[in-house]
Amino acid sequence: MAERSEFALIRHYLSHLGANRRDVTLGVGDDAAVVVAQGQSLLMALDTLVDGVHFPSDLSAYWVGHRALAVNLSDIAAMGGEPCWALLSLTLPDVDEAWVSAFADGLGALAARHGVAVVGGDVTRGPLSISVQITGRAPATPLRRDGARDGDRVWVSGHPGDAMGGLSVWQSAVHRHQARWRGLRRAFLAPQPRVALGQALTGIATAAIDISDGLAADAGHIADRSDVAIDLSTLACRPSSRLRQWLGEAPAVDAQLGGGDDYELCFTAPASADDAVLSAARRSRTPVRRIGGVGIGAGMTCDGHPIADAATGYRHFER
Ligand SMILES: Nc1ncnc2c1ncn2[C@@H]1O[C@H](COP(=O)(O)OP(=O)(O)O)[C@@H](O)[C@H]1O
Ligand SMILES: Cc1ncc(C[n+]2csc(CCOP(=O)(O)OP(=O)(O)O)c2C)c(N)n1
Ligand SMILES: [Mg+2]
Repeated sequence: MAERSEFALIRHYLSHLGANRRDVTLGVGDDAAVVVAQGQSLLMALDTLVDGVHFPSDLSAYWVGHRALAVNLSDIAAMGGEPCWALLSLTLPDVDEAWVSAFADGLGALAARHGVAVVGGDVTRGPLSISVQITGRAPATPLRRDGARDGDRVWVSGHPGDAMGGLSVWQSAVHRHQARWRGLRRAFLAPQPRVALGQALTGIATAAIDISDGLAADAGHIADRSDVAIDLSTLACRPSSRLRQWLGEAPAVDAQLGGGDDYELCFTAPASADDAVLSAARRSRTPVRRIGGVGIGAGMTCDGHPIADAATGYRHFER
């Protein structure tokens, strides 16, 4: 295994475990698996949060709870599905009732808003970490990472990079509570999974992914899985003005391409579907922008150049 990354571990050791079942429509490699149970297509995904890795240790328990479910809802959103049932595994260093109560409020409020029932889980003692497994209903044609085609346009929702900016606002004792940076702070604290947009894009988008590791890295997964090249345009995807004010012009571009934690959707659609995409965005009340194009070839570029090292995205084992 030449490359030392979570992706290499998954590819080499974890992607073909267990039985080969005919009712698995889509296994490892997308935002969620698609399985068929009694004629119904279901989506399954799981993501974990580790204290100090996925959230700062002083983040309030309410927002940790919100985040634990939001990152999973985002995977269902990226498949165009309807989230329904969740399992929650909670590993805690100690019994801290106030913490668990606030955590439950944050997770419960987001679950209620999205019509999700938490139907079970597990509680153990150890370093603070949270896993949520989510199951949802799949649309007739789930959005996958492997459907982008030469000539498609690349789109993104929201303002990638703002969440990374918000994390650095949170980590700055001087700026954390300043009203001026409230919008950035919220972009990190309170990610809003784009479930309605994902659903509205089914039958329109050719591929989709949610942005957890960084826009360029995650668009790169669409390129790899679809066997195409993707070029992003810096003119089309200028970072938000609040991010440019907080970080400065060039670091804001790096954060936008490589920051991560956005939980926005990056998706592709043919040029003939521009109006349909804009109408899906309006119906789901979600801002979207065209940020690039799909071509023949492989890999990611930005304005025709390789993506800068500073913007290649989050890797668990390479820092
Ligand atoms: N331990 C594992 N065993 C089997 N499959 C895994 C494991 N970890 C990740 N995967 C799968 O590998 C793919 C990539 O994972 P990841 O980068 O975590 O995706 P995501 O950003 O959608 O959470 C997903 O399809 C995921 O289900
Ligand atoms: C304290 C802290 N430091 C750094 C980050 C940035 N960060 C941590 S993990 C991550 C990537 C997303 O996590 P991952 O486990 O790769 O999620 P997945 O791709 O499986 O959805 C990012 C951007 C953070 N959220 N919190
Ligand atoms: Mg994951």
